[in-house]
Amino acid sequence: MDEPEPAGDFDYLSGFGNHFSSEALPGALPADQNSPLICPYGLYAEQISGTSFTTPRSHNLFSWFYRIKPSVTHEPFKARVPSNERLLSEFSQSNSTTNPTQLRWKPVEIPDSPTDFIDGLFTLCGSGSSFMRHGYAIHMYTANKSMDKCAFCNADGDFLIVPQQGRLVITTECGRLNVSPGEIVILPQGFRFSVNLPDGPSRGYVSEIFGTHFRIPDLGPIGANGLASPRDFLVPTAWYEDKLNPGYTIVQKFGGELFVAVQDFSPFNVVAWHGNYVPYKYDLKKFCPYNTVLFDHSDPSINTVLTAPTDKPGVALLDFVIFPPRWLVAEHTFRPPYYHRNCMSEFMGLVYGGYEAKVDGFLPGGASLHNCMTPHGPDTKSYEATIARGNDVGPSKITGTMAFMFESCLIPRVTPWSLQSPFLDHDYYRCWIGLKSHFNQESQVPNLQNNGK
Ligand SMILES: O=C(O)Cc1cc(O)ccc1O
Ligand SMILES: [Fe+2]
Repeated sequence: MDEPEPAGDFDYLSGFGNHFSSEALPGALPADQNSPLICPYGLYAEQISGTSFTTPRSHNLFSWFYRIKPSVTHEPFKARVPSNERLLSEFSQSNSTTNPTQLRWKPVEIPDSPTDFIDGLFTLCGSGSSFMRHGYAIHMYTANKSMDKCAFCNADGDFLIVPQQGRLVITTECGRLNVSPGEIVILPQGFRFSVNLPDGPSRGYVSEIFGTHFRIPDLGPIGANGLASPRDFLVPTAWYEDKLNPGYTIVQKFGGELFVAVQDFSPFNVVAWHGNYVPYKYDLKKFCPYNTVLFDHSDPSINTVLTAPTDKPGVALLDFVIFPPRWLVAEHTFRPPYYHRNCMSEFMGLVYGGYEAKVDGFLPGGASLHNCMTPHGPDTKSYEATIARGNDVGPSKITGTMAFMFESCLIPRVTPWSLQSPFLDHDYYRCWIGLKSHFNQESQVPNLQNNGK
């Protein structure tokens, strides 16, 4: 296990989509312009663009770094050996499979052999292509060792990381983030970052989006407040190391392949920065769910934390939705998720606790995929327990749980190693096989214990 990281060592700025600025030395940010002839302290100015230069201002993302040496100072990129063959950023018939079956995985074991965040990443499913700037990939990671003398840079897309076990201390060019299970972190396309594992063995989920960025959803009739609040998104503050570091490598994921470039200094050499293109974290406990209702069951979109849009209004490339602790209040209503088929595809994970639609088999660190139009819903035990409780249940509170869903309009293909995985639950379908017919054409009153009164 690595040295513990002091929790108090992290300072953050707060807000979503703000134009932030931060300096680790007073006066390091040029006062009146971005690109002075000579920058304060002899720093180099460097811009990172997260959207095209001409993207309308409302969605334009960019930041300026003032750094000791510019990113360009490195030897040529070479293919990384070993590569990571289990990482994909393009999904085609030749490398992945379509599969309409309900799929579920048990928690993948964390290896004993030394594995860092980069080598521990593996793709479960995805759609589209990083080259075409449209699509997404869903990965998981299992790791037990901090990244050593290297930084990762994802040229393909943005990472949304959901740690499930083990804290991540992530050093980025904007500063350092301390991310615990129950929190999420977004590392936008192109940022260099290094992942330390102060708690040792770690596991988590990652969604990667190509060609767009996450937003907090519009709230519509909910009003100005509710769900995720902009001020609860935390952005790091400038932090730098002025270290000669011969043999430091930048590992660049580019078109799903890994390349390395060697340089002789730490890339975390940004003394000051400003901009709205930033890494950030969010504590899911801060989310205020809005689904206490008079009757019936809200669609899960009511619990959207972040959404990555497509060009079609209301159609997400990827929604990040959570099922957090919350009050269930409703009359004559089946409270677990209804049975359904969805034109969107639903990938689910569980950070801790249990999920209301599955009595067993869906475990923290496990995952499920209910693909486009594939039927799913509560397992037999959840259904029967709900019916047995009947109509007279008062308000009840779901506690101690954090499940989530990545939901997309694009149909994911599944990777061969996920289908051949020893953690694939071949018996998943059985959880619904026991659902009995209660149909009685002689009686309109449902023939179910305590039901329909
Ligand atoms: O399938 C799931 O468990 C996720 C889900 C939850 C819910 O409350 C309603 C619809 C839905 O897809
Ligand atoms: Fe669903």
